[in-house]
Amino acid sequence: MTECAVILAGGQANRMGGGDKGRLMLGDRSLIQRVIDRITPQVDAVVLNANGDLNRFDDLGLPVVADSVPDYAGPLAGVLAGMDWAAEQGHDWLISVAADTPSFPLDLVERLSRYDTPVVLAATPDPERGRVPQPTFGRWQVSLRHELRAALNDGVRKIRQWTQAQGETLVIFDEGDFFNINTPEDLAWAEQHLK
Ligand SMILES: Nc1nc2c(ncn2[C@@H]2O[C@H](COP(=O)(O)OP(=O)(O)OP(=O)(O)O)[C@@H](O)[C@H]2O)c(=O)[nH]1
Repeated sequence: MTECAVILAGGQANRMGGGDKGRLMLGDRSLIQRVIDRITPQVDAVVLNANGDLNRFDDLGLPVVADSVPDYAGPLAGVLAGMDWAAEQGHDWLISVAADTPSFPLDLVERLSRYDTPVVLAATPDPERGRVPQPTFGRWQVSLRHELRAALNDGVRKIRQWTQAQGETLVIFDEGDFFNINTPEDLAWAEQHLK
């Protein structure tokens, strides 16, 4: 059983003022380089998902795939692009991670892989809201790609609208494990607090 990972970098970064959020520097490395460094030891292969001119990522040395669903359909479209690549390469499972989340757990894949439901998503505890899903971090059975394509073609955009219908499992990590960078203020906070 082989497992690969897709790094989701296909968004528009509106709250950051546009551009490639993953290229922002945090300490000595860009956000996306941090994500690559964290996920690579955990899986057999890594693919990057982005939109626009894909050549701009040549320096990262990874295969790059674009969304096949037009008009920025959201992270689910990136998961589908990752699943299609995984299927071509003969992988059975896909791990998804977000390019704007530089310090996710080093045992992410091992913990998500303890469950055998077709979709397993990360979540974090919250004193007020209980479990908060982190739906860009998940483990997806690649054979679900046909159903996911149909759902996206039907206009489904919210990750959990689809994953709940697939019988998802939520795996609870620690508060703060998936701190993500959306705004210049988030980046400033990370510069102060993340090692
Ligand atoms: N493939 C793909 N990924 C997306 C899309 N929109 C967001 N993402 C990814 O999903 C993750 C979470 O994205 P958000 O922070 O919600 O969106 P964003 O575009 O990065 O930023 P905002 O425009 O400020 O919301 C990031 O890894 C994004 O790159 C999309 O349309 N396609």
